[in-house]
Amino acid sequence: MKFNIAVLPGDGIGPEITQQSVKVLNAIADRFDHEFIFEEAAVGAAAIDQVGDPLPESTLNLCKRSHAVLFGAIGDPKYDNDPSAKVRPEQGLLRLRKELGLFANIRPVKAYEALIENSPLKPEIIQGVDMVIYRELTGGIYFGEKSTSADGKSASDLCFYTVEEIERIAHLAFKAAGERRKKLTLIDKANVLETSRLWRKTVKEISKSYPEVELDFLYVDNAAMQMILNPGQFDVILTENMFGDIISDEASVIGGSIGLLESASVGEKNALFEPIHGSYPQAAGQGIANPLASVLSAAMMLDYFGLIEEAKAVRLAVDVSIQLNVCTKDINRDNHYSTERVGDFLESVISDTEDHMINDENLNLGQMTII
Ligand SMILES: NC(=O)c1ccc[n+]([C@@H]2O[C@H](COP(=O)([O-])OP(=O)(O)OC[C@H]3O[C@@H](n4cnc5c(N)ncnc54)[C@H](O)[C@@H]3O)[C@@H](O)[C@H]2O)c1
Ligand SMILES: CC(C)[C@H](C(=O)O)[C@@H](O)C(=O)O
Ligand SMILES: [Mg+2]
Repeated sequence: MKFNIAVLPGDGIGPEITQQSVKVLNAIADRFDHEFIFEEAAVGAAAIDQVGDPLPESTLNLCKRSHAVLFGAIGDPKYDNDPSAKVRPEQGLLRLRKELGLFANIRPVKAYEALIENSPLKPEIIQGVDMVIYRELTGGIYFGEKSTSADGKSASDLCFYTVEEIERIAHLAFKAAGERRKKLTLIDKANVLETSRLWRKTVKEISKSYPEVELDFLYVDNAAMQMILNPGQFDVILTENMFGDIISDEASVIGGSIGLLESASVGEKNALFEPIHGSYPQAAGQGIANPLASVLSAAMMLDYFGLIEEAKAVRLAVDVSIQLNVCTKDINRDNHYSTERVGDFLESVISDTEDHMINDENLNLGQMTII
């Protein structure tokens, strides 16, 4: 089959990790006889440097006419350290999500058996953890009205949600829960926030259509604690934009590195696949960034295309690299491999039929339900 993929490498480690995913996707295309046509475009600080806009029209148009977008990361310290900057790399990503209507960001989190000792959390706490976070991505405080007073002494960000915005992602999360362990936890702050009360009311109503799914609620402050105390209790988490951003970075500690956490951002017409981490500017160009979050995001893209066997082949290669410790230094502290060597290894596993002596029992090749 033939697919057009827009590649937006972005800033910092974005280009080097994305390059490994393209390598892996090319290996998949060769092995399974597909045609993936990659077209690259600038976004973030790189695009500001080139044309003064973090999301140039040409980049947006490319994304709109492609079957999917492979996104690296954006962000640069020169903007992070300048609160008064009017144009910022992050605006490129936020506008892209909004323009493409990517209302649901799906972030799976699991503890890899072979990495169980890597997490700062105790093995008995993280063993078997397997959850997926459904983060609302185009609403809430990120997109509400913003203002700063003329004297610069006060500022405001409005948190705004409509029932429709809550319903459409809630349906996706309930459906996913129905295909998993049938438990959905809504994380909110309904003891304080009106928007959270609207989430609770709406989600309770929707739950009547999914009687097989057990619904529970957690306040976000308690949820942050439960994520560390007892993450095994979570199956599907549903939450609003900002809580989802924060909770998922916290959850990445379970897997041992944020460099392992993939995501899919989906809407009615478009889909974008991105690691949950940022541009990790300290590591840019050093070959130490973990490419697996990006590669696993590419596997989610293959699931989205309906290429289930192909997605499994990518996940198998990732599992092999983890089991054999062909990993970057965030998870292999003694004898680490460079970003590029990990990509080369994945490519060789996919292209090869060679037996890599892995323990099949530990492989988790489950298909991700994207939409
Ligand atoms: N989706 C995105 O593009 C995205 C997401 C988060 C942050 N950002 C931007 O990235 C910049 C840096 O932000 P930050 O430092 O808060 O977050 P970050 O995710 O870039 O890095 C935080 C830490 O996570 C670890 N890390 C991140 N990616 C890794 C990888 N692939 N391999 C190994 N370790 C990895 C590193 O220890 C790093 O110090 C900022 O400009 C921020 O706005 C962008
Ligand atoms: C860079 C930033 C706008 C972004 C977000 O907050 O959504 C990032 O943290 C993420 O998780 O993708
Ligand atoms: Mg984030």
